[in-house]
Amino acid sequence: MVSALSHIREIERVAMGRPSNRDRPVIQSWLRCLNDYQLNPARPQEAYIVPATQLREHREQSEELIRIGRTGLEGLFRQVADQNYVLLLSDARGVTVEFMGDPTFDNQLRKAGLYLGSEWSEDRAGTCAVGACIVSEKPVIIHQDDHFDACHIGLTCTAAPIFDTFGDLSAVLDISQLRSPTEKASQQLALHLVASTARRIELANLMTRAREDWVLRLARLPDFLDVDPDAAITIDGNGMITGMTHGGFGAVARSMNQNTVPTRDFIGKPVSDIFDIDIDQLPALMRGRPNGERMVRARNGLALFASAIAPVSSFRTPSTIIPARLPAALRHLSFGDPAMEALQARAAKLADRNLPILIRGETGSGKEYLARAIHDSSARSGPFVAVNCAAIPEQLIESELFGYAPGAFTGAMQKGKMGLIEAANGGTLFLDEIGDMPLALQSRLLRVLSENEVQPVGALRPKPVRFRLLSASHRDLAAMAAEGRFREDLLYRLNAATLTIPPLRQRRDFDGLVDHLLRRHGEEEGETITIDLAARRALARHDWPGNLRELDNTLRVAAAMATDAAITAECLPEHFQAEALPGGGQVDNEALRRQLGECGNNVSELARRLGVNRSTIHRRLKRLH
Ligand SMILES: Nc1ncnc2c1ncn2[C@@H]1O[C@H](COP(=O)(O)OP(=O)(O)OP(=O)(O)O)[C@@H](O)[C@H]1O
Repeated sequence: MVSALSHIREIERVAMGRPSNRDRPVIQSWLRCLNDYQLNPARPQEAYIVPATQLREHREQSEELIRIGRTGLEGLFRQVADQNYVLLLSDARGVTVEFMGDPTFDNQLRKAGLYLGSEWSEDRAGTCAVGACIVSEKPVIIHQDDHFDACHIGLTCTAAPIFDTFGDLSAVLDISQLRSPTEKASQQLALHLVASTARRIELANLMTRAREDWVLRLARLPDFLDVDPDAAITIDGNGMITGMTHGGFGAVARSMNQNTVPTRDFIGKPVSDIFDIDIDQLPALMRGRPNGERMVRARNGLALFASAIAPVSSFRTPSTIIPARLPAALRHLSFGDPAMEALQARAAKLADRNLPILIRGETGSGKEYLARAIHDSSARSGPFVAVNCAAIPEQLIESELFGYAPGAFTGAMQKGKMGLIEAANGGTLFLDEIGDMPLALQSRLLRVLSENEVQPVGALRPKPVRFRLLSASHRDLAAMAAEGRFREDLLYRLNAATLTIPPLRQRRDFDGLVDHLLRRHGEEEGETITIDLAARRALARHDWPGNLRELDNTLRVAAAMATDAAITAECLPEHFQAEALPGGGQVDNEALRRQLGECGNNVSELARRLGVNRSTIHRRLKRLH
């Protein structure tokens, strides 16, 4: 790495107009730092973290995008976490509103500004990937001493812009490393990953906002048209353009022989002004026809492969049911179930308090999902750390939770290890299945809660910690306490408030949940998944012992089995077919015979009516005879 002094000298040479080998975007940004923002390279400044109240405002404004983009962000982070990258999502003002990183390096990351709340606008931080991306609105790599400020010359950062459906910059996605031993060119793959994730988030955002409109996806090659199109445009029932992805504006600009990307000008224009189609021709561009046959031609002759998705008008938007006052993270937990709505309202009131909450509910009912939503709705800048006490072997829970000092025991890491309690400092610790925590550790946890200090195994001194505790259990902790298997005093500490999630079979918003989960899968896959009435009926008849997790998995499998993303009863697992027969799994001979007669002995018709596979009917009939 170059010294700070030689770095400053290089910037001074550039300021005097001397030639430089740096990339053009870097030189342009350095000149902006010197001339426009009057930054002094000889006065380095550490990264700036905005105060918690300000961070909360920034996060609230980005909440919707974070929710829509979460799957994409987590997918990207999973791909790069092994190489010690962290992921930052900043808003259009450069404030980091979402962060993913390895908590082991928390202190270093926070100091380097790779953290929630850090501000990376160019006028404050000097040349940096987020700042340069905000100004240029283009993907960019700022590698080591490309940074203007000598404080940041160890970092390597790669960022891509995310635009809203009107073409305005709404966020910047960045992945960064504290140190990179390699050349700048090695970050090209990072650039590709970040840019394609940004494109997918834009598409998911467009699809979410365009529930009443047609979506037209466009690509120069047919191969990725349905999963990763170059461009997407939304069109209302009158054939007017209502929104586009950034690629959409590019495609429209090219088809009008323009170089710059005009944005809002195109909103409200008839699609037929730009392409040789109008609203009536969109159904012919839906999936189910060979890709080669689905093309549109721009008015300048440019041909593009096209795929249209019909409006999903039957979907009930949550905001019509749940008051908009709820923080966005809590708004999408239910879709018209009175018990859940009451729970959401209580959770919203509790979100910002420092009270511990015990979340109760059957397995898979959404306890962790709720805990994360509470964390996301709070002003906490620290991370959300979830620990499943039942999943960690008993002998490891102590060191995982409390961490250990260097050389604490044989086999321990030399440097020691930060525990998960400390990792949650400033944020939320979610202890799932807390009923599985051994009694001895319950006592230690109690001490942490009363003294706000954690003592790693083998450490001489405790460390101060502040976190919000959320916990969950599907067990009856009060009964366990009565039997002496759970500390009563800890139980009092945990449940200043209790939130109980109803099991899925008792919820009255089953259809809304199905739509919501399908929409989520659709956004991940970049398509609209539909489900017919017979399949819905078959699902509604099931008891769902595995609750939302079981429903979510069932829908994922059904979507994978579906042709053209349209789920029918045949796409559901076998046991749903049996349950769908009259009398449940029991063959009610008379009912089956009667219904077959009503269908004119047509097995296909009966199968359709009952929402089961034809083979299921044949099997039952065979037994009957
Ligand atoms: N309100 C919701 N909307 C959409 N998906 C949800 C919701 N609640 C839960 N899920 C999904 O259901 C699955 C199970 O949720 P979660 O892990 O939160 O359940 P849990 O009660 O904590 O489970 P366990 O008892 O096994 O720890 C996850 O895939 C989650 O994404």
